[in-house]
Amino acid sequence: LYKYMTANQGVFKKLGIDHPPTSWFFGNAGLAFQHGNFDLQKLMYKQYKDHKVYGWYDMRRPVMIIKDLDMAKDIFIKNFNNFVDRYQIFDADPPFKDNLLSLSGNHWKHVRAAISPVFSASKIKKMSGHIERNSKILLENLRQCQETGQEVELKDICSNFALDVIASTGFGLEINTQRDPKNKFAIEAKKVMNPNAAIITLIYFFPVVKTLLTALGIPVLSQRSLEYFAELIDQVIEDRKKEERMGTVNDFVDLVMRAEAESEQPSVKKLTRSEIHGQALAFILAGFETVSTVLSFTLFYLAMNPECCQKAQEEVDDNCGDKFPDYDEVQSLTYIDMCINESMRLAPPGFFNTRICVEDTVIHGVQIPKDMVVGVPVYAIHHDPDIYPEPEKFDPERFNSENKASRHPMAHLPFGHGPRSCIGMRLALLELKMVLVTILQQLTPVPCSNSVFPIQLSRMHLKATNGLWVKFIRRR
Ligand code: HEM
Repeated sequence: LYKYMTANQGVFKKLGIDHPPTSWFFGNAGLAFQHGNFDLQKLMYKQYKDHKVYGWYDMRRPVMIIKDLDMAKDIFIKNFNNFVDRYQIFDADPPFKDNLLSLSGNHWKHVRAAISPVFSASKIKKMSGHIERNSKILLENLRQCQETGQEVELKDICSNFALDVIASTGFGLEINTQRDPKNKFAIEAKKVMNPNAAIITLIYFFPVVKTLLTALGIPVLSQRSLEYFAELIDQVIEDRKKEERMGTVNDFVDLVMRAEAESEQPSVKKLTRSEIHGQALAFILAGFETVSTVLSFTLFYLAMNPECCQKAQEEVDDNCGDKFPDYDEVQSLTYIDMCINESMRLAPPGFFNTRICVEDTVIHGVQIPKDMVVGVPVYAIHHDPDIYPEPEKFDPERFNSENKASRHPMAHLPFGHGPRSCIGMRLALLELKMVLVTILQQLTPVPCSNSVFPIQLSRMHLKATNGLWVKFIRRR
């Protein structure tokens, strides 16, 4: 066991790269248990302040942490072809196998190119109706809480909203989690999002466990839930074919149906059924918790910073009045955009971003060997006082055009960067702005007896240990 766990220790010494002292079993991972993910990132970032990179042993796996923003830019953009893949703790099982989050190399390139058109501005514009309907349900629920004076924990309520939007923009399904939180889609999605922690921990310590489980035919994610979604998407496709509704619903299924029928439309690249299943699940996994986290944190920060909330409401009144904003009006909401960016700076759902080096590469004089995992400490960069003075303060002005232009482009990475950045960014921002407008037109979030501010983050996950509690006051 000792030999197995320490086999890679020494890699950084050979490369002349500093790293924290290791233990033979945990490598450096023990520090994560000691400090928690977020404090640890900040601690290491400070400790290696003058270094471009430092080494980290994630158990037995060496990870090169990239601190230098110019280096990070070259990895994510200029030298992208040598860093196409993302690091996964384990490979996905069918029917989730061919998903964009974990695909590598040319297979990733093919699927990304086939899927990208679904997120074009013109396609997303057509999804506004789905967002409007679900935003209005959220507002109705919040108004009920306001009328009874009930305090609201934002995470659950935002999570139900985000799931309803993914189900409708992705699959044209009205699952209505906001009114019926126990519907089958929501239950299965939450099961996939929260896999068996004991098995994940075991795989993290011993990646070989995954190989063993695969050989024994034991899946890591809930197989029944994955199959439920695969069958559901097959059913949606069959129903649309029967009803000849292809191309009319303006969702992901519409596009993939066209991509599946390549012979009819040679301009669109063909996707296999397994790739369609993979993307459907990737959208649920990548587009549901992320949006709900950003929405809940933004509303909470606005509640705790009344002068920012007032400014946001003035912008909403000036640009949208009382009506639901259309796609173009949303693009003119610069202050709301600044608030969302500042919220994602303080609490980025993707707080650590990785790539795998697929060919020996030298960047800014640093040698990066093939197969090395490189990681960018997004949370620590977002909290660096040299980049963002008073980093814990919520200050949307950091994202006005002048301040933004004066910063390094890699200093703010909520959606990653380069050809493999978040494919759902446009949809996410549209959704967030539309729902924020809907709420702020009628209600003002304010602190309440349960609010805990500054936020205490959980040690391992980006969530508030004491919840994000607010109350709503009626504006009109
Ligand atoms: C505020 C909400 C969101 C945030 C903060 C977010 C953040 C991210 C980040 C940090 C990445 C990794 C990028 C990189 O490696 O450079 C990513 C990838 C991805 N996101 Fe998002 N995301 C959000 C919403 C969405 C939505 C709504 C969808 C889909 C409907 C989505 C689908 C994806 C997919 C499929 C990938 C993998 C892309 C690839 O590997 O080619 N995301 N996202």
